[in-house]
Amino acid sequence: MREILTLAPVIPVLAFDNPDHAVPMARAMVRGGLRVLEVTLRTPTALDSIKRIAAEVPDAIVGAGTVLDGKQLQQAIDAGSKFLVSPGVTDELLDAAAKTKVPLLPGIATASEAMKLASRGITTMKFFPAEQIGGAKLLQALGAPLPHLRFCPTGGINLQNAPTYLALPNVLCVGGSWVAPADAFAAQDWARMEKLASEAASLKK
Ligand SMILES: O=C(O)C(=O)C[C@H](O)[C@H](O)COP(=O)(O)O
Repeated sequence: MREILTLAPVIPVLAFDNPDHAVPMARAMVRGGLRVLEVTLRTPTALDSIKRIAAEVPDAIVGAGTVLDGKQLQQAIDAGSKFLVSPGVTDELLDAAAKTKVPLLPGIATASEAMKLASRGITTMKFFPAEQIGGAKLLQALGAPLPHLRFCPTGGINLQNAPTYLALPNVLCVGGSWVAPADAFAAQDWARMEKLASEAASLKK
């Protein structure tokens, strides 16, 4: 998981209502410099969108977000996901993930949750929902007793507050939906999303 999270400073979190948008959107992100893409399973077309990106955009590394249980984990893998993201963690999810080589990025919000994952051998986690639970200050404080853990903060992050997270030694990259705003989707304005991606890609880790 760490290898994937060090490929770009930002992972776009994408929700597709129309699977026809998946390939042009993924191409816009890759042109902008963001190769690692998280497609959330929140919409019914998500698995189809992942399949299309995996088949048609070879430079993208597409993963599934909002993976909530073992069944979704398997469906996401079958669709071609190269990584899996969950907002939280359950034993069911960890057991299912232990049986596959596709890496899981489970979410945590507290020291106890992080320690539980570390006890299962997972040292790379999503920090969610980052801004709402205490932001970069909380993540920095968690880094003092847990310096061996690495995080991808997600939730409420944008171009303005991303640098504060990226400056922390325990942050590998950040995730966010700001590079894919709803109005740009509605207008199918891929050029605007490419520009948002390229601004995000130029953030320094
Ligand atoms: O869908 C998931 O698996 C999640 O965990 C939630 C997303 O990562 C956040 O909703 C993105 O946050 P925003 O950038 O604030 O929109």
